[in-house]
Amino acid sequence: MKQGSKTKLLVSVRSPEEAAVALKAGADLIDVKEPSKGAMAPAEAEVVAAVIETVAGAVPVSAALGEWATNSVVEAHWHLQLPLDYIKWGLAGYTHTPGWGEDLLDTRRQIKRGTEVVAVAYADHLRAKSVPPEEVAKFAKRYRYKVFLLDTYVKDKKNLLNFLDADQIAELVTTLQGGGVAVAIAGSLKIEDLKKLKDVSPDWYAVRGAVCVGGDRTADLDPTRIKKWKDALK
Ligand SMILES: O=C[C@H](O)COP(=O)(O)O
Repeated sequence: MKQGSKTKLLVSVRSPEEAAVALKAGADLIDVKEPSKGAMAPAEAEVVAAVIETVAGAVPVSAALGEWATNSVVEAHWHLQLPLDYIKWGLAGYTHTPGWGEDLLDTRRQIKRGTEVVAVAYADHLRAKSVPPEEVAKFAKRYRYKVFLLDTYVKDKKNLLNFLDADQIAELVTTLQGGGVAVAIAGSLKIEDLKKLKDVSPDWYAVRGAVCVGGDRTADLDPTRIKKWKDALK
């Protein structure tokens, strides 16, 4: 399937004001996090609640809950009370050892119906000291996760394409979608990267830096940039 035939746009926001901007500019999914604190850094639960109120069901809402740890469900207690469509923990520091994944499944069992846990893989898994993307993908398929997110852990000058090439990403996406898992692709992608990814057809591109003023993920959202992404995905 060619890029754009069904690919939607996820925009990460840090406040209800940004959520309103992203929605107006055409975002298909609003993701809440605190971009200045890392790839998967949570925003305060009050902020997430205010974003949900602003979005008011117009599109689905997801929230980043940090890097997974054994006490993650307790730590996220207030976030988990909220009517979120998707939640996600990164796997930085979670290594690929025999039996890995059991505790992730145990975490998933504790999440209320209606909120889906996203399987998150970092393309720069060596820098994140986490499980390689192809292993997270197998896990997501085997245990019927609804959504898989491919992102980068370290937000520096490198992006997704420094760690995986377009063919590898396409194969990952096709395999997952073939197994009934929807895929979001992120990792400091710029709009120009879509040319290299022309044969990749994820369910969402997930962006922050590329839709902020000056391409800086800690700056304000720029609605013109969001609209350009929407046009590019048409
Ligand atoms: O969920 C996706 C991330 O927020 C993407 O952020 P980024 O485009 O700055 O890498």
